[in-house]
Amino acid sequence: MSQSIQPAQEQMLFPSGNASAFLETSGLTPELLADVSQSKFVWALSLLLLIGLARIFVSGKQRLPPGVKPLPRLPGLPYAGRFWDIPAEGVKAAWHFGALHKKYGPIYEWKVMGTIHIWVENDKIARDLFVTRQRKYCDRNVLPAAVKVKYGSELLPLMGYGDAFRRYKNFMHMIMRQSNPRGFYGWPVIENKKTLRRLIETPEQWSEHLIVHCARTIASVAWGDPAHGTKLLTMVPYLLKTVSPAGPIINKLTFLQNLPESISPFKQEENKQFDRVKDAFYEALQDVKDRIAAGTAEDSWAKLWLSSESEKASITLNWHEAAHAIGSSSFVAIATIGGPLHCFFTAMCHYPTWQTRVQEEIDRVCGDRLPQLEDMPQLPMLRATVKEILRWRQPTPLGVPHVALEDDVYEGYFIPKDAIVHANHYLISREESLYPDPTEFKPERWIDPAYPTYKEPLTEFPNLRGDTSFGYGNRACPGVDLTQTELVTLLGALLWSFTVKRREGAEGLANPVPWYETNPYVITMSKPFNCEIKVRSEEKRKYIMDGCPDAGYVVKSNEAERENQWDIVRPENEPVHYSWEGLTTRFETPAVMPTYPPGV
Ligand code: HEM
Repeated sequence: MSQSIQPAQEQMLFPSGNASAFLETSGLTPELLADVSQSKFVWALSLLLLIGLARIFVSGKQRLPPGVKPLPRLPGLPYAGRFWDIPAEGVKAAWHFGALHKKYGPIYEWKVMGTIHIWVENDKIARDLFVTRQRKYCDRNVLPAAVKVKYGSELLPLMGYGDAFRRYKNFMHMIMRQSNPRGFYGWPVIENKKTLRRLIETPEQWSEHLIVHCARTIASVAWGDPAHGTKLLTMVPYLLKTVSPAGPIINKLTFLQNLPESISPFKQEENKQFDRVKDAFYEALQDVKDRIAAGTAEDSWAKLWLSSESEKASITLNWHEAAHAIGSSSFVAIATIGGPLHCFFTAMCHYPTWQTRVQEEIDRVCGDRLPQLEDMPQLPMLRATVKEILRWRQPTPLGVPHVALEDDVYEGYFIPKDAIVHANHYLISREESLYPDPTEFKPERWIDPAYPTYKEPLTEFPNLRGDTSFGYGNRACPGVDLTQTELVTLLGALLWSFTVKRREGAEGLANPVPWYETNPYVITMSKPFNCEIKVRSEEKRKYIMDGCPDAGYVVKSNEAERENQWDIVRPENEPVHYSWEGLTTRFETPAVMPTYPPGV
């Protein structure tokens, strides 16, 4: 190869004639020529650098239309911006950007590695941008560790805006509309009973039981069989970490995304994982098809798509798309709903008086049976508990960013196309004017006329519809009704069955209750901890045990029991508490209890 390059170089230096003759007559020595060519290289490199720098500085200076101001911008280096200022961990990022709002106002610009991020502090601005101007702010961003999520992976929550997105989203609304009035085919209530039984049998594994509950429930709703939940559980830790700054290092060192696939471990892993996602979703859909043919398919979203001709006709999804639309709307129902379920345990230990009050309401309305969906109009305190849990500990403290599809001017400030706009849900859920005493868990704020959030009639309000935790505009969460159904029925069942208490005395000292400790990912979950879960009476114990012979365990105890690639096997080093690869790492007693920024 070097032989073929050599003559070409010689030709360039000595365009014609004999080289040595030319050297002799010109007086140029080979050393001098080497110097010249080296300095040429240095000059070319310097020129490139200069052009690059000039572009950075020029692009840094936006040419704004007359009368339009740039947004307040955090100081940083040209292009690289504030690359050193990327906070890693879940809710801590919300505090970090919240502190900066105090200095830079309710909307400011934060540039890092050439990308403009815009941070929004309050509900009004979030609504003005994401709802009133939703068509301008409905794209998603590329994520370095998962470049496919925007285009090509078919995962609805992070899909770029366009025709495919609209069809997926319409499909999602259609299956929700059809299944919500039927209580999601009764699956959440069936799973509640199994979860109660697991909690009686092995209460110390409560956190694990909650995650299993979420997976079994959504797998049943999606494919009519809780067994498919293990597919979701196999994938969720990877997917959640991949889309979080606290995940793979490439999410912070974003320039690594320029590595070609042949040498990029991130791209190779991504391909492997997304092939697995596809296998899981295809397999589950095929299973429903086979069961329909055999006449044994239970009701589910997949069955609806495979057999319904009515609404489906207007939403044309092929097999691949339907498999991913159903699947990608299912894996998001695990950590999101798992978050409030974990928070329930934290809240009940910190606020035992409220637990007693809401139990009195449930006992009065339901007596000796579990609460049903039909009871909900008579259970405003239970609904207030659910609503306040979501406000108090936002499952997605920084929401999901919206990307500007075109240049915009808001209140005289310029927002450029491609800016990534973040609504800080954590701060929005703590706006003092709407939520007095915002750091306190106060479900009464939803049912007492003295509070600004009170709304009548109490048979209907509070509920989760329109709750800001679910985001804004045409990218808002389509899973609100399912979340409402799952949370009110399961928390109702838990409160009817058990009293959750912090440990007391010396045991209490050894097992403190976390306050705002969560996992570090974009969907946060209160850290699990050791507490007492006591069944409220022997009658209730009997009711639960007799009413549900199968507790629905899914985690296998060792590799020898594994039957397929989706089976979940308990890791040897986590014999009691399984943390799902760090999603639910336990709250370990710290040497000193942590302190929090003001207002937390
Ligand atoms: C506590 C429960 C949940 C919370 C707090 C939550 C929150 C969110 C948020 C903040 C967004 C982004 C909204 C935006 O961009 O403005 C979102 C999107 C989404 N959620 Fe949820 N979610 C929850 C449960 C669910 C469930 C149960 C499902 C499905 C069964 C679901 C499916 C989706 C989907 C498909 C999207 C993407 C929508 C789009 O990009 O257009 N979510 N969710």
